[in-house]
Amino acid sequence: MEIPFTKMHGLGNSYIYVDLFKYPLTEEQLVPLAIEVADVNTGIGSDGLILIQPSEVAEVGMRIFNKDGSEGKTCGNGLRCVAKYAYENGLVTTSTFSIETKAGNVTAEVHGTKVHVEEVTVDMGAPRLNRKMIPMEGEDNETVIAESFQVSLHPLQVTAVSMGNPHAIFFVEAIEKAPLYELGPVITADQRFPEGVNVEFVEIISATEMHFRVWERGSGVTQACGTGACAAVVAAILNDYASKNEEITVHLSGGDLFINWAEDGHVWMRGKAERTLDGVFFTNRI
Ligand SMILES: N[C@H](CCC[C@H](N)C(=O)O)C(=O)O
Repeated sequence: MEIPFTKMHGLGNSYIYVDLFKYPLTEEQLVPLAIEVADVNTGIGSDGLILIQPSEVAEVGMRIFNKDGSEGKTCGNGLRCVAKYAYENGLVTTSTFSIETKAGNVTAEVHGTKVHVEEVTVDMGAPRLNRKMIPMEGEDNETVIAESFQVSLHPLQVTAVSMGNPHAIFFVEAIEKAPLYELGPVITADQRFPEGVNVEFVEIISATEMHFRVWERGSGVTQACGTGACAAVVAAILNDYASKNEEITVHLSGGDLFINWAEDGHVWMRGKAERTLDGVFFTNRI
C-alpha cells in the first residue's frame, strides 16, 4: 500500500493525518496503521494517527488513534490541525466551521489565509465533571475536586475533568519535580478510571498562568495535550487558583495554549497548528 499523509503538530504533539476524502481506509486497517506510522524506526514517528473524513453532522469529521492503537474520543491539538488542513485544502469554505468527533461536535475558527493558517481557536464545549461522565469509580453524580488519591507511597490529591476524554489533574509545587515518568504510567492505568485516563501535573504560577506536563493515555509523555490544557484550566478554577472568563496561559513543553472557561460554560482553546511535511507511507503489513 502507498498511503498519502500529512504530518502536522500542535505544539509538538504530532500526528500523521490521512485525508479519507482522498484515500479511503477500511476499519480493520486503522489500528495497525496507527501503531505503524507512529513508530519512529519503522514508521514515520508521531503520537498517533488522525483521520480527516466526511461527516453527516458537521462540515468535516475527525477520528484520533493514540500511538498504541487505542482510539481517543477527541484531541485538542488534533482539532486545530484538522481545521488548518480543512481550510487550506478547500474542504471547507468558511473560516468558522464545525468538526465532528466521537466526543461530539465542536466549532473551530481559523486565523490566517487559505494559503497559511497560523493559529486556530476551538470552542471545545462544556467540561463534564461528574464521575459517571469522566468516567471514574464512585457515586455517579459526584464531582472530583482535590480528592485524596493514594498512588503507591504518594499521597496525592486529584481533580478529574472530562473534555470528552478523561483527565486526572494533580497540582504540584514545582513542575520540574513532578513524578511524570514514575507515576504517569501507573495512574493512566489505575482501576479507579475504568477507561484509563490522561494524567496531568500542573504548577500554578499566577491566576492567569500555569506550567503543565502530561502523560497521555495511549501515547505516554507528549509535548502538549490540548484537551489536557483545557481540563487543567477547569481544574484550576474549580480549586480557586484561577477564574472563569479569563484567558489563562498554559505553558506546555512544546509551547503555549490560551484557554478560557467562559461564562457560557464552554472552554475556548487558542493555539498554533503547524504542518511538518506531506508524504507517502509505504507498507505491506496492513
Ligand atoms: N491521549 C488522548 C487523545 C489525544 C489527546 C491530546 N493529544 C490532545 O491534544 O487533546 C486520549 O486517549 O484521550
